Amino acid sequence: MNDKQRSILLDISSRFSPPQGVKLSYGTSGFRADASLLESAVYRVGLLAALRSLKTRAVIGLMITASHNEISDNGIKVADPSGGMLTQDWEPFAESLANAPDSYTLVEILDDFVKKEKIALDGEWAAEVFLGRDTRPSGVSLLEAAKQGVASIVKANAKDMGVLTTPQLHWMVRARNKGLEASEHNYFDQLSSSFRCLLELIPQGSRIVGTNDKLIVDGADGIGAEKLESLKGLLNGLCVEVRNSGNGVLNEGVGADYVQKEKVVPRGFGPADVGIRCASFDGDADRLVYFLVQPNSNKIELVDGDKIMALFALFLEEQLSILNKSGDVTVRPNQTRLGIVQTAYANGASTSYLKQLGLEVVFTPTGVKHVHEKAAEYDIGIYFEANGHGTVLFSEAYLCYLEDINSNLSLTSTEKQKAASRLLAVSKLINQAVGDALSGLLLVEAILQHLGWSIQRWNELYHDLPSRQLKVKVLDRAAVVTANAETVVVKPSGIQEAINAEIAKYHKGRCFIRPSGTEDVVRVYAEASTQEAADGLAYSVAKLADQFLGSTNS
Ligand SMILES: CC(=O)N[C@H]1[C@@H](OP(=O)(O)O)O[C@H](CO)[C@@H](O)[C@@H]1O
Ligand SMILES: [Mg+2]
Repeated sequence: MNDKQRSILLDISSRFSPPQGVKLSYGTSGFRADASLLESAVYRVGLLAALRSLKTRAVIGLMITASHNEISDNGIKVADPSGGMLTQDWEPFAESLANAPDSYTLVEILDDFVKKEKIALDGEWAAEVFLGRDTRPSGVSLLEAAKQGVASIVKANAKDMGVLTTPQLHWMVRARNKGLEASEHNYFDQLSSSFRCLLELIPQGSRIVGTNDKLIVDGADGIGAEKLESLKGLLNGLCVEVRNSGNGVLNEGVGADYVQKEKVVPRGFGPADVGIRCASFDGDADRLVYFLVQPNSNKIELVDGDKIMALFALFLEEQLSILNKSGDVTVRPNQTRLGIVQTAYANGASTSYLKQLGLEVVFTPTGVKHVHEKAAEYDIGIYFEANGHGTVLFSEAYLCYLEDINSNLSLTSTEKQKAASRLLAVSKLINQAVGDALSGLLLVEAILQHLGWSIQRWNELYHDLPSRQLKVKVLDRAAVVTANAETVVVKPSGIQEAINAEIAKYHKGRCFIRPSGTEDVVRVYAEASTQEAADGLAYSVAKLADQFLGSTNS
C-alpha cells in the first residue's frame, strides 16, 4: 500500500470509530444490529467491497437492510460478482475489519490482507460497487458511510442504485457482470415480459374458477410494496391489491416472517378477506409466503416456502416430461438433472410429496449460501427455505440446450417448443441471483393460471405434519456440533442417543437440534403425527439440550 493510500485510509477511517465493547459477527446474512452501532462496520464493509471488486475485477453489491428485523435495526450484506452471497472465505476478513479497535489496526489488517490476496491497489482496473438500501430511516446515513468506505480506496467508485429490494440489487450486480443493462427499468421489463410470455403460453381452457381471482399482498410496510405498485402498472392479467405499503411501522405485526412464525393475520387484513388469495413479503422483499384468512378467527392457513417449492417443482416437471417425450427424431431427449434442495426445517410432508413425484431431494445445512450452492450443481435446481426464501436456478449449459430446442423445434413440434419456451421464460422471470418475493410471486401467479388452480387447490397438494420450533438458551451454543445437514448431533457425545430415544416414543416423530447462525440460541425442531405429540417431543428434547449443554437459567 503506498503512502497516499495509507494516509487517505487513516484520515477517513478515523471519522468512523467503532462503538466500545461491541463485537460484531458476519452471520448468515452479513452484519446486523441496532442501527446506532453500525456506522463504522458499514464504512469498513465499504472498504471490503472495493477490495473484493479489485480482486475479482467485477462489480460488487452492498445492500443496507435488516430484512424482517424491527425498524430500529439495520444491517449490511455483500453481493459477490455472481449476484450471490459473499464468498465464505472472506467472512473472517469482514469480521476482523469490523472489529478492529482503531484506524491503525484497521489499516494494518487491510495491508496484510491485500498482500496475502495479491490485490492490485494501483493497477489499471478501478473497483465498482453498487449500493442499495431499504426504507429504514437509518439507511440514509449508513449509505453515506458505505460510500465513504468505497471512496477510501483510491481506485474505487461507488454507484448509488437507490432504494431497492435486496433481490433487485443482487439482480443488478449479476446483470452488470454479465455485460447487460442493469437498471431498475431493465429489471421490471424482464419480469413483466417473461410473466406475459408465460401467460401467453397457457393452454386454452385453464382459468382459475371462482371468485378469488384477486390477490392481496401484505407489503410489510417496506420496500416490496412500493416496487410491486410500480410493477403492477406493467402487468396485464393480474389483479393485485397492495396493503401495508408504508403507512405503518415496517415489519410490525406484518410481513412474511410474522405471518409464517405466528400463523395469524397481519395488520390490515380481516374477516372480509376470507377465501381470498393473500401473500406476504418481508421487509426487504426476499421472502414470500401465501396465506388464507380463516373464518371467525385471527388464524391463517399458511402456504409456506415448502409449498411454493412443490408448486414450482410440479410445473417444471410437467414441462420436462413434455420435452422428454420420446418419438421425436429431431431432438434427442436429454436426461435433465432436476434437483430439489431443502433444509431439515422443511416439513416432512413436503419432502414425502416431492419424493413421490419421483424427484431427487437433497438436504444442506440452513442458510441461503448452502442451499444456493447445492442447487447450482443441477441443470435446474430449486431451493426454498420453509420461511419463503428460495428460487430456481438454471445452468448456463442447460439454457443453451433449451434455446437450441426452442429454435430447432419451432416448426416441427409445437408442444415441445412451448415447453422449452415456458422453461426459458421461467429462467428470466425467477431471479437467478437470490430468492426474490416479486419474481417468486409472479411465477406462482403464472403457474396457478396455467394449471387453472385456486389457492385452495394448491394448498391441498399435501397436508403439513404438525411441528413445533423452540429456542433454548445455553451456556455455549458452539458446543453443539452437527453432521448430515444438521440432522445429527456429534458433540456433545451421548445427546443424539438420548434424542433418538425420545423420537422413538412418537408416531412419525422427527426431531433435531442445531445452533442458530443468527441468534445466541440452540434451535429445536420437532414433527409428529399430532400437534400435541410434536409439542411433547420438542419440549422433552429442549430439556435434554438444557441438561447436556447447561442452561443459562441454572
Ligand atoms: C429456522 C430458520 O428459519 N432459520 C433462519 C435463520 O437462520 P438460523 O441460523 O436458524 O438463525 O435466519 C437465516 C437468515 O435469514 C435463514 O436463512 C434461516 O432459514
Ligand atoms: Mg429478507
